Amino acid sequence: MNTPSVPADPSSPNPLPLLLTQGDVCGIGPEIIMAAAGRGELAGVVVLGDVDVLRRAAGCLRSTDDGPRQPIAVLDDLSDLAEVPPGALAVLPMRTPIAGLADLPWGRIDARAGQAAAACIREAVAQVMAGRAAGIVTAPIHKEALFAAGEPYPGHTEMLADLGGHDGRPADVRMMLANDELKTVLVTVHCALREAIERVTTQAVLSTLRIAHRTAAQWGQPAPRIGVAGLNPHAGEGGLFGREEIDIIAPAIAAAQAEGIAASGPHAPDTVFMRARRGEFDIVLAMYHDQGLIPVKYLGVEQGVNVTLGLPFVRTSPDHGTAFDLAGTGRADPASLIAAVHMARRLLAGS
Ligand SMILES: NC(=O)c1ccc[n+]([C@@H]2O[C@H](COP(=O)([O-])OP(=O)(O)OC[C@H]3O[C@@H](n4cnc5c(N)ncnc54)[C@H](O)[C@@H]3O)[C@@H](O)[C@H]2O)c1
Ligand SMILES: N[C@H](C(=O)O)[C@H](O)COP(=O)(O)O
Repeated sequence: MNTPSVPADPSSPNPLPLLLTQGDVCGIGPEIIMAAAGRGELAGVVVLGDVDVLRRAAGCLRSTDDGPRQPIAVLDDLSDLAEVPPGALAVLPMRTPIAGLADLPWGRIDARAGQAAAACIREAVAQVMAGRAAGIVTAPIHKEALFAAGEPYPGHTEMLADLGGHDGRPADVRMMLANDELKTVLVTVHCALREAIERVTTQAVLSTLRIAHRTAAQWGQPAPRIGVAGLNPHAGEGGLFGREEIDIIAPAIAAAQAEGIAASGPHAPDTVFMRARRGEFDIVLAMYHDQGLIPVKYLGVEQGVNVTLGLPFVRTSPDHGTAFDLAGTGRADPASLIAAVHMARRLLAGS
């Protein structure tokens, strides 16, 4: 280690650090990390990234409330965290540095940014799978930059499923978006809407119900009431607007109920989220990305957290993306990243 930083979070029951990947260096990831650190939210967290990128990001904040420059402690190894003094941000640099990252223009798709983002994710998974870290929080990546870097994954979720799998098979994971009022778990994630409809099968709905039911104990809901959305308007209106509810979704719900899962539906998608928000369901199962994510994000990008369910480790993320329109301005809100760190700690504590 060659500068001062933070000891493991003393309020955390888990002595291992949380790892925070820096995300796409052309986006807001680095500056919301520095803003969160400036608010004292990253004790016990080690950022995996590029020190010059983080210093550049700190520079963006000078004219904001998060402005006072955060000391950065550069670690040689995660075990150095114990020596880090309070108030500084611990950073584990990328094993293979990529030249010029801190000179890339803000707000642009760049293959080097995608390559760096992927390298940090891989390193984070390697550390957590080796038992050297408690869990992973990821700052936003740009999917086109990831693609430009030659990565075959449409997002973190699929990449983490692959890296966290075993016997050559990816882990069976699902995306959950959560805030204090709503939790939504998706049957299908990053694919075209036409393809998502094809992917809504009885097996996919049933597996999603099982994963949501099994993992909910981690956030203190051991027998969650799961409201299942239909696919079609008014959940098909008795077959008038499509038969997927009758032929595909209802049999999955019946099978889940037979296993003791408190699933109900299929419910009309346009009202199921309102009903959940009023307290009728703990989780809404949504059939495709926008059906499930729009209601959560509409309640405010600052409070949503993305959680990957079904991995052999904890992974959370802010619910927003790289916000290229804001990158480098210092005006991006770090609240969702901070919520993601809090959620990871809560999941690790098992409540
Ligand atoms: N966690 C992730 O890695 C993640 C999540 C969502 C989207 N993405 C990716 O990010 C890229 C850009 O996506 P997009 O433009 O659709 O969504 P976005 O979330 O980046 O931006 C949408 C809008 O929200 C605003 N916004 C986002 N975060 C904000 C913050 N912290 N504070 C204030 N305003 C904020 C932006 O300025 C923009 O107006 C895409 O490649 C997308 O796939 C990544
Ligand atoms: N679907 C997510 C969202 O819109 O919030 C986002 O694409 C992030 O996905 P990953 O966590 O898989 O990168």
